[in-house]
Amino acid sequence: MISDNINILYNITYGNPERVYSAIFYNILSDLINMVPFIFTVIIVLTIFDSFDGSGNPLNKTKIWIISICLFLYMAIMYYFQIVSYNHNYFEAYQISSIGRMELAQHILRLPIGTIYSEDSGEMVNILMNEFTILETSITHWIPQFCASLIVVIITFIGLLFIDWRLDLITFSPFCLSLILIVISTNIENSMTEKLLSTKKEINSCFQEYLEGIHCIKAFNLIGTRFNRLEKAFRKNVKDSLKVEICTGPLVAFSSIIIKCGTILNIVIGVYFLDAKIIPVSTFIIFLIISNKSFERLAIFIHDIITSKYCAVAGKHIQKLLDLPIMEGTTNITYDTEKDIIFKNVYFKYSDNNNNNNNSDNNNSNSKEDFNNYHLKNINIEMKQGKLTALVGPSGSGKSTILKLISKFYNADNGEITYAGVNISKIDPEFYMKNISVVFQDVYLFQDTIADNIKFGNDDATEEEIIAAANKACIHDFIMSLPKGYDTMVGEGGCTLSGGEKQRISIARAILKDSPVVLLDEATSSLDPENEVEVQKAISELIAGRTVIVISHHLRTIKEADNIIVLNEGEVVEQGTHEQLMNNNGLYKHLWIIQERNNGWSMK
Ligand SMILES: Nc1ncnc2c1ncn2[C@@H]1O[C@H](COP(=O)(O)OP(=O)(O)OP(=O)(O)O)[C@@H](O)[C@H]1O
Repeated sequence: MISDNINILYNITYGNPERVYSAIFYNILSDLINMVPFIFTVIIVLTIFDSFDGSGNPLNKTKIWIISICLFLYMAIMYYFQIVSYNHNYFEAYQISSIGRMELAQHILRLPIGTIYSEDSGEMVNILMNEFTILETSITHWIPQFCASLIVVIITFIGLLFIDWRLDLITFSPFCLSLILIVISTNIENSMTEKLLSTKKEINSCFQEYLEGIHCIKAFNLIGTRFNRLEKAFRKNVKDSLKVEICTGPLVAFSSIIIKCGTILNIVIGVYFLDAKIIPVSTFIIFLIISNKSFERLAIFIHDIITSKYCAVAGKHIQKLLDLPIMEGTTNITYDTEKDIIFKNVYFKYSDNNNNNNNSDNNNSNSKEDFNNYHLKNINIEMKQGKLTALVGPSGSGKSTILKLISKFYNADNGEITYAGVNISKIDPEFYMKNISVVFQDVYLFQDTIADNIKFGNDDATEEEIIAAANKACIHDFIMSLPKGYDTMVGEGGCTLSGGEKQRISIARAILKDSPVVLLDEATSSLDPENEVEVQKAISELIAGRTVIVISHHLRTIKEADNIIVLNEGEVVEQGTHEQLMNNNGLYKHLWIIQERNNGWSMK
């Protein structure tokens, strides 16, 4: 039970229990001080009894006055401690929660893309938002309250033992029975809590999908179908929540009532003891007042045990996400002067274990047959510094996968990829990515100003540098035509701009980053001819003097490349210049002829 609770505390604070120690301390202090009026009450009652018990003693009014003044002073002290404990609770909770959220967001950023894809994004949002909120509540209310109740009850129990151990044991005996009921109830609840939280996760996923896919849902008139899924998830949530309440509610209520039976036992046995002259009246009164107060704490304690399980599950989910291995590497790197990118016997397969760290050490550990279903097989290529390398091939041949490996989104399963002579799996991802700019086909712009979206490539850039980059990317005039110019807000996902405009902003971003390597993933493929010309101009500015690796389905755009690598079914089938490949009569020439024919051009 104790190790269980330590685990719960560990989970709730996601591995940092020390962060709530001060909140717990102040709560215990505040609760102990809370007991003072009851002790004063006991003293007053005993003083009154002293003069009205027929002994003829006069009422000690001075004592009552002193106690009353002490009570006034006590109020001030109590107020101070309550404020301090309140501040600690909330300060700690919001601190822990915001530090935790940031730690988790940073952790997610350092996870391999493969791990992120294999995790449910709805679950991640649920953890970051809902489960952190559960923990906030648990840190502000549950943990300090639970610990304070426990300590107060233990101190009361021990204190009363010294007054009369028999009456003490009898008074607190129902608590043992109630504890057994609570253990049963928490065990029932354990499995249900997991189920309930997974239903909440399902709601999140459905809702996220519903909002993100709203265009598609409307276009294909799927409103009813998709809404039904959402509605079903909501109904399941209601059902599961009720199930938890129905199964555990009566047990919890029953155990609270059993605890209160302690008062009845206290009265019945106390009166019997009084009658038998086993205890004096003062002992009976002390038990009545003090034990009643501790039953209130016990009821809270019982309720908190139930809540703890719910919080612990949320904490476990957060911990599980934090335990996912991140991509690591060193920044202590000495690059060669020749900054080529070289693939040596690289094999790669998309799978759940793409989150392996530095897994290029296990070279050639698999048998040849195992490699048949790999998405990249035995890739041996060189992308020379300052040269333009093009990747071409049919759809699904592995072009984008090569760019993803160069970007360290994944590590190779076998073989090695080197940049300037260093195995990239050994380099710290952030440090390495300073060398790489990527322009994707689908540009993502953040809900921020245009200037900040461009500045994303270099946080320290000045206004002049931003404008210079936008000029080179052929987007400056367009930005200046907007009412707020560079301060214009871009809608979420950049939806207020056209594809070509977004693409040029992303190119300005890459120009500002000024990295030696540029990766272009079909940057112009979704654009109309007019926009394509503009974007091509911007790309020419971006790639000048850099190592460029480009994927393009339009072969005429890469005709002048220094090296064209042709892929098919995850393998390099040929490479060379356009002329060499045309003379080869291989796949490249085949693809070229098809494109020429489709464009309505004639072969010379
Ligand atoms: N995240 C992923 N998980 C599993 N398989 C994937 C993933 N991404 C790509 N693949 C598979 O890997 C293979 C190579 O895909 P890749 O995207 O590299 O091809 P491509 O040549 O860039 O294709 P296209 O020209 O159509 O973009 C394909 O069979 C594809 O289905």
